[in-house]
Amino acid sequence: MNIALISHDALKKKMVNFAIAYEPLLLSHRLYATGTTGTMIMEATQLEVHRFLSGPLGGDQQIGALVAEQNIDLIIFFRDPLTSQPHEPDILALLRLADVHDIPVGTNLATAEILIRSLDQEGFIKRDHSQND
Ligand SMILES: O=C(CO)COP(=O)(O)O
Repeated sequence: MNIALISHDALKKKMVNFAIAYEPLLLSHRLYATGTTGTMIMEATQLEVHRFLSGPLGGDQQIGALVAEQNIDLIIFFRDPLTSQPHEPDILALLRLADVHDIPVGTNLATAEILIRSLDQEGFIKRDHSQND
């Protein structure tokens, strides 16, 4: 599956710990991330992450484009609910597209854990990437 990993600064440590904890599971998936989040995950794990621009520079929008093309199956996005972001419109646009295309989004650790553990279970919607590989 194609999984997008994104985190705001205050939650990057949480994202790195999440990636470390679920590294064995994440290893068998294709990972995408915004710039800084992806770099920190790659530094802390053996995971290969396709990194886009940093969020404030357009990374959320780049991932949004993948969502629009139905190339993302799951988004783990640890949003900071306590700090306003200069690129808030980009963030909302990404979440809107996820709803448009019915893509599961985990915006906190508790939800992310439920989603990631359900990946291998029957019933998790697998999208057909064959046309885009
Ligand atoms: O700002 C972000 C998501 O909105 C994350 O971007 P970085 O991973 O580059 O910090």
